[in-house]
Amino acid sequence: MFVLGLTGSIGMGKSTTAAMFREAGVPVHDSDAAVHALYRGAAAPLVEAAFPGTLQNGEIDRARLAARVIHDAAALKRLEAIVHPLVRAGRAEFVAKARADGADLVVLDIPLLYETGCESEVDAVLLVTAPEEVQKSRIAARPGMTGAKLAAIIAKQMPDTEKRRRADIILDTSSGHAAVAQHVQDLIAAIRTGRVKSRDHA
Ligand SMILES: CC(C)(COP(=O)(O)OP(=O)(O)OC[C@H]1O[C@@H](n2cnc3c(N)ncnc32)[C@H](O)[C@@H]1O)[C@@H](O)C(=O)NCCC(=O)NCCS
Ligand SMILES: Nc1ncnc2c1ncn2[C@@H]1O[C@H](COP(=O)(O)OP(=O)(O)OP(=O)(O)O)[C@@H](O)[C@H]1O
Repeated sequence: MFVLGLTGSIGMGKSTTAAMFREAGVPVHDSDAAVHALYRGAAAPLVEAAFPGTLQNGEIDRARLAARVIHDAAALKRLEAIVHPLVRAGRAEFVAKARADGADLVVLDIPLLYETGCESEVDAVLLVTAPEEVQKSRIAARPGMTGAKLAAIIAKQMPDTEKRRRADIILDTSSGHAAVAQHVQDLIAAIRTGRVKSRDHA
């Protein structure tokens, strides 16, 4: 089974590209969605213990939590120490299940793939990217997003130029939905016919 990592900085088009793989029948694991689910379940009491007042009506309120961690590096580190191991375990379970089900290809959408050293979990990394102006205008359109919040998130992510240097496959999502969908189809075919090689995991 080929495990394709999908990553890219905020607003570069991970979720949109992941949806295209899903539509093609490829199982996709979404780490951001896994975090959000954990806040409605296993991680809720742990996060409330570390950040009292963030638990509201039985689940972690992400806006309240963001306000506590987004401009406080030490607090974000404490949150990541709670959340990342749980997300990683969930991903491993997802891969094991897909393997047992006989899947030939899965996609792991991991926003912080490089930042958290997850390269060894995947056979190849697909990086979605776009010019900075496109990235910024996409994110500015999101409700609740401010210039300060965006700058704080970008500062915590590895620069796109560095990700480009490391990635196995680069996909520019500013070329539009149809072109990206075609690239996704081509990539799936290339993986299935052995034309994309697994990186050495040394
Ligand atoms: C700070 C939180 C509460 C904000 O929630 P909110 O719903 O507003 O944002 P959302 O989760 O959709 O994330 C928005 C963007 O920021 C990125 N991002 C989230 N956490 C981080 C982080 N620790 N470092 C860098 N980028 C991050 C996401 O990948 C996404 O691109 C939330 O992002 C969070 O719990 N982050 C810590 C867990 C984490 O590291 N998640 C990243 C994927 S495992
Ligand atoms: N191929 C594409 N063509 C045109 N627009 C796109 C394309 N891919 C993404 N977009 C647009 O860019 C925006 C951000 O895309 P998306 O939500 O997929 O990014 P993301 O990388 O998952 O973001 P985040 O890191 O916040 O989760 C969306 O408004 C989406 O419609």
